[in-house]
Amino acid sequence: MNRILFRTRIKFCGFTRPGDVRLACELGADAIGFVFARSSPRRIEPEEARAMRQALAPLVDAVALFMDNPVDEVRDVVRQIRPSLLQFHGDEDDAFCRGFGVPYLKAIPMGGELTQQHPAALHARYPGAAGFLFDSHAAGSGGGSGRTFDWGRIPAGVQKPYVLAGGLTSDNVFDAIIATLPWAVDVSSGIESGPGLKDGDKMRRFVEEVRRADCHVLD
Ligand SMILES: O=C(O)c1ccccc1NCC(=O)[C@H](O)[C@H](O)COP(=O)(O)O
Repeated sequence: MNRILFRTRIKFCGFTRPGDVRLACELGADAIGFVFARSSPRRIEPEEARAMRQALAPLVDAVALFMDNPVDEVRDVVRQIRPSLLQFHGDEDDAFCRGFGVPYLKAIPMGGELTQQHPAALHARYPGAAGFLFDSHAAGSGGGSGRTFDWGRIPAGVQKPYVLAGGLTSDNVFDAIIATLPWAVDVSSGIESGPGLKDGDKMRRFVEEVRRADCHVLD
């Protein structure tokens, strides 16, 4: 979805401490991600997520992340956390993703071999998706690796909002936004001092660089 830049939304992902959630909201995050993928070092239990959900400021979205979790687990998180958006990183199909009555983002793996995605095929496979998240992991692997992918591989002509993820930091997010004009950017490792431990200075610098890109006049 090409557009003129106006305000790139910011999702900070993989929180494990309520204090970090509060700070992220104050610094200007639009959405906070909680990881329930079983393979993740940032995985939290629904009970922990509830405490962090309560730390969210008004008008900041809670996003719940999954990767091939059983249906009952997703249902339990939806019931306990009331996220405004779900994000699926695994092999889930459209029927599964929209079966919880909450809008969803489908993560599209852009690493590994089978990465050339045609927009028409994406829309046909996930007609119910609110948008797509292009991430650097390969199919079958988890995100949150801190690795980038070749942004030139994002398919042209995607008709839904898309989120750029994978290896973003305050050093590269300006260029990433100018190159891809995403609806939003998503970052985990690039704002951390260790897995799940967010760093206030890194979050602040990241937000500043996104705003700088939004003020940049496109050629
Ligand atoms: O963050 C994880 O540990 C994770 C594990 C399994 C599936 C998805 C996961 N994270 C997804 C995200 O949205 C990350 O923010 C995204 O992959 C970017 O991560 P990073 O490259 O560390 O900025």
